[in-house]
Amino acid sequence: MAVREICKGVYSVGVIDWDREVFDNLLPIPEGTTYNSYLIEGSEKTVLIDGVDFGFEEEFITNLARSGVSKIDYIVVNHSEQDHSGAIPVFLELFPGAKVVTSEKCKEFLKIFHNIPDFRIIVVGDGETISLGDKTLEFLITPWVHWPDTMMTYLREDKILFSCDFFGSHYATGNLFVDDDREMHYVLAKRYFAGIMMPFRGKVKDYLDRLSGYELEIIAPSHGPLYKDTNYIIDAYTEWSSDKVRNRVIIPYISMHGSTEKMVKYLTEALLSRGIEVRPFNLANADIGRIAMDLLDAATIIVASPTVLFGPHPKAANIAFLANILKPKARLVGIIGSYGWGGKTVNSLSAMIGKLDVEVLDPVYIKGLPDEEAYAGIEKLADEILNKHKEYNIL
Ligand SMILES: Cc1cc2nc3c(=O)[nH]c(=O)nc-3n(C[C@H](O)[C@H](O)[C@H](O)COP(=O)(O)O)c2cc1C
Repeated sequence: MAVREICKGVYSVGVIDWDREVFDNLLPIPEGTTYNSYLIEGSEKTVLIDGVDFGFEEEFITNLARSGVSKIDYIVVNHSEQDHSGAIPVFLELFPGAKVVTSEKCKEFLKIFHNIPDFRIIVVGDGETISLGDKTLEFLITPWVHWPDTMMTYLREDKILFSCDFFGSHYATGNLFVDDDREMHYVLAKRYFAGIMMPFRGKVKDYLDRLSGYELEIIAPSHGPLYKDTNYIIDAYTEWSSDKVRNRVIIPYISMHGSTEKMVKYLTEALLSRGIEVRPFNLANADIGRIAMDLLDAATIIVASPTVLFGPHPKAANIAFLANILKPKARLVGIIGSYGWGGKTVNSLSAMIGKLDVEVLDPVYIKGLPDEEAYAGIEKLADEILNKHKEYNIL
């Protein structure tokens, strides 16, 4: 990525990872990502905000060389995760006078991940500031979005918030700012929120409240493009972190020989005919990131699985486990599927989603191919979902 000026004395010096397809070996990122790093030149001190991932050291250092900077006093580390801190050891070697500025918790992690010695680290507390001469950095300690170490940095004079992963998106784009690609960006930012921030919705709300006390002209996250229209992403985060659910059912399903699939197809039709949005996801080849995104605001989740070796199909177990840790705001959960001779699929799946604060519907779990009685059971299930959605006032 070229060095680009954001405003006077503030530059983008990070890198674009056009080819990355999966993050954390867990969530697909269909549009790549960026690792954003920012250079701020004050009248007395020069600072770098965050670094880039392992493997991008050369591009990163080249950017710094191109920027013409000869001395960097501090590198602010908002979050120690390796996609931001991977290149920091190389940076510290090349800039021996630079000190890391970070939170107490982040310092702990920088030591265990990179063995950075104490004398290179300055710990800052919540609300503390550092003067760069004509510019001032204020630190906001904001843990748990999404690690215990996360913080944000506010550049007072230019009203720029370096929010790190908060407000991020996995979107490899040459545009420095979100531009006329907002529709595309919105989906990617929502996907990012669902996969990274959804389990911490309470903290997200707290920090949105806190940020409402700051004038924000630019938000500069650590992934994806920056925001000049800061309300756009703040409004989106406000909605995504709210308790509001949509009149929508998502049905992650898997079927080996077609019985469960027939039930899913029937349920899909039954719900559509009742005016309920439905999105079945065939787990054989489903994009887990896309499912996470839909989990964000669906009122109801129906997991559909046959019995395999006395329990749920592993692909269904995987999605139940994922939903349990991502903690979506769904209010209603159901289980449907087919078995041959016996097992504990319903019990096992129910236990896997035990952390979710939901009402659990009666399962429709049948032997073999669905028959008239099974379809009647699905009609009843669709009615129950309809009634609940009416109760929730979302129809
Ligand atoms: C590898 C395998 C293991 C199975 N294990 C069990 C089992 O432990 N208990 C059971 O009731 N049925 C078991 N079955 C039978 C299926 O659950 C049954 O055929 C079901 O109707 C399949 O649903 P589907 O057509 O949606 O795949 C197994 C089937 C397969 C292929």
